Amino acid sequence: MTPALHVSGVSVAYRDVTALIDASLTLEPGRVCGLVGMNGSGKSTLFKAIMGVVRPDTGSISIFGGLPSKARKDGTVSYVPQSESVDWTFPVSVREVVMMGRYGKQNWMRTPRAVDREAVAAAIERVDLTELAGRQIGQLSGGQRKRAFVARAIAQEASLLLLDEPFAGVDKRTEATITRLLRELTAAGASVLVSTHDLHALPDLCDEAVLLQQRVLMNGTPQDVLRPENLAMAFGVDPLRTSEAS
Ligand SMILES: Nc1ncnc2c1ncn2[C@@H]1O[C@H](COP(=O)(O)OP(=O)(O)OP(=O)(O)O)[C@@H](O)[C@H]1O
Repeated sequence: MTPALHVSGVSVAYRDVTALIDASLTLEPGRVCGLVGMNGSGKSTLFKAIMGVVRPDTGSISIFGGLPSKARKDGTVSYVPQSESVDWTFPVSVREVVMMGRYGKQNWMRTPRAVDREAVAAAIERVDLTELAGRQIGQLSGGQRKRAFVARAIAQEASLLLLDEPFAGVDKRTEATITRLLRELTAAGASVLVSTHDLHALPDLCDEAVLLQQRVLMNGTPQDVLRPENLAMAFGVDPLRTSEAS
């Protein structure tokens, strides 16, 4: 089977900062993979390398066996960036943000067709934002903004979803909604790479997980990754114990 995503030996440096060293991972179709690591361990850099925002110094990346640039252009891959990297003053409504997910399916004039409008309305409904669809994106709460971007990925009908910390700053209900939606999308065949700091949620969220610290330290089941010795390898301490103790 052709993997949804294949990252092979990718290294990225920003001038004098080394962000990724020889990182490799393979994601099979229909799977959710959790990306876990400390602040600055290279998670966002990996997403950016896959999305062509940063150029790897070494290595290669393929999406369903093809070039990432093609997958980006035809909408095969969808990216939900970290909130901090989005310009929330941009004068677009929730509906328009979600419609952006349809660009790859439209003609060069980007004229929405009935099928696009229906897909957008259905995606907004699935994340429970119908009443806020006409609101400027910056006038939403943090959790609502995340849901709007997940709706964009749903409207796009992407086969590979990349989500950079979709649970940061969201309440338990939104977290459960996003987790359920990701599960529904993978049950329908999509593949998901999702970074998170919420280690407790890993077993419910994903089928496999990757521990990153510039390098891929390990790639296994969520239970493997959550073993104290493996967490200590990535975090220096066992963060589950630390948070339980506090
Ligand atoms: N544009 C940039 N210029 C220089 N260094 C950068 C840049 N972006 C990231 N870095 C550095 O690269 C390393 C990896 O950063 P990255 O954002 O990929 O980490 P992360 O795992 O996503 O962190 P977090 O959990 O805090 O979001 C860090 O040392 C960071 O300071």
